Amino acid sequence: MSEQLIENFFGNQQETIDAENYRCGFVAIVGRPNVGKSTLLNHLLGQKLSITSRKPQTTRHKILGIVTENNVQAIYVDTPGMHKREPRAINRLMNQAAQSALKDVDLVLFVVDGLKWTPDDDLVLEKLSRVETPVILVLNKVDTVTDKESLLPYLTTLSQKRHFSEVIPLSALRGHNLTTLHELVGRYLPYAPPMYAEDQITDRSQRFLAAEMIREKIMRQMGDEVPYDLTVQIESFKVEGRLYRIDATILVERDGQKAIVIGEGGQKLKTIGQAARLDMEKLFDSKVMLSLWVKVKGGWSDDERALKSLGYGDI
Ligand SMILES: Nc1nc2c(ncn2[C@@H]2O[C@H](COP(=O)(O)OP(=O)(O)OP(=O)(O)O)[C@@H](O)[C@H]2O)c(=O)[nH]1
Repeated sequence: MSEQLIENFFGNQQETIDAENYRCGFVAIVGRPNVGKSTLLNHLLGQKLSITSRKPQTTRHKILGIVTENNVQAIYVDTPGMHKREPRAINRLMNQAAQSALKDVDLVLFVVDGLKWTPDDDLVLEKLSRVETPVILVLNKVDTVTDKESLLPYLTTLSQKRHFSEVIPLSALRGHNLTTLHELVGRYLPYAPPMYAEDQITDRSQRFLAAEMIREKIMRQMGDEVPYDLTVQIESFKVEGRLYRIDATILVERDGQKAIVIGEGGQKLKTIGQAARLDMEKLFDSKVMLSLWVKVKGGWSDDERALKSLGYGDI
């Protein structure tokens, strides 16, 4: 009886995982802020995982997004946008995180924004000059390029800047050419069995994802005066069957910012909470009860110790 069970177990495994033909590896997604790295990751995953907004430097952590399809498991590392100015500790940590993501990967996707080349793109290119890993140039946001004739000469100019293993124009937002990209990625990954379960999409905790979703909603709701100066801390995260009870605190630098985040009669905070809750319910496939508070904690974004206590130490 148990012999049969063992046989069944291994028999089934062999059917689902063809280890000899399997490819699995790490892919870093790099590029200056706002080129669409997080959007690309989300659309490759077919799920909202990495937060996006129109404001640059939305991403502060590297996130693993795992895409498993057709005997290929691509483990994507989304990196904070690299940028030249490092006025505060958080900017230094973000740049360090982006650079460390380039080590120990099998492939790098260098994402650029349409025909818009800036000095920050040169900075990324400079960092890539020390990388021996194959690099695919991803020209994102092609949907915004009105003069299609200029695309090919532009790609030729970019290809002269360094050797790219492949060059692919796509639109992350519209989902154009993403299947081709996934196929190309597969060709550069080593033959190896999958590292994660085939239905796993990230190694990040639900707690972390919940905090990121709240932060995204604040960034979308707020004017320029607040976003870079705040962070979200999850105080309590309880799962009771299909019900999640989440308490979170939004930390801001100044009293004035607290008033802005809360809004008149608490209206702004309510909108933020509602939008974040709906996203969480989708991602966790459960009902979510979310309580939000706003607290003033001056100086956190320039204080390395405070940053570490808020979870930025391991980026
Ligand atoms: N038109 C168009 N917009 C896009 C495309 N991809 C991303 N965007 C938009 O570009 C903006 C920035 O996208 P993000 O994905 O947050 O960019 P990011 O590179 O991750 O930014 P950081 O977190 O700052 O590094 C958002 O408003 C996206 O909707 C695209 O293919 N076409």
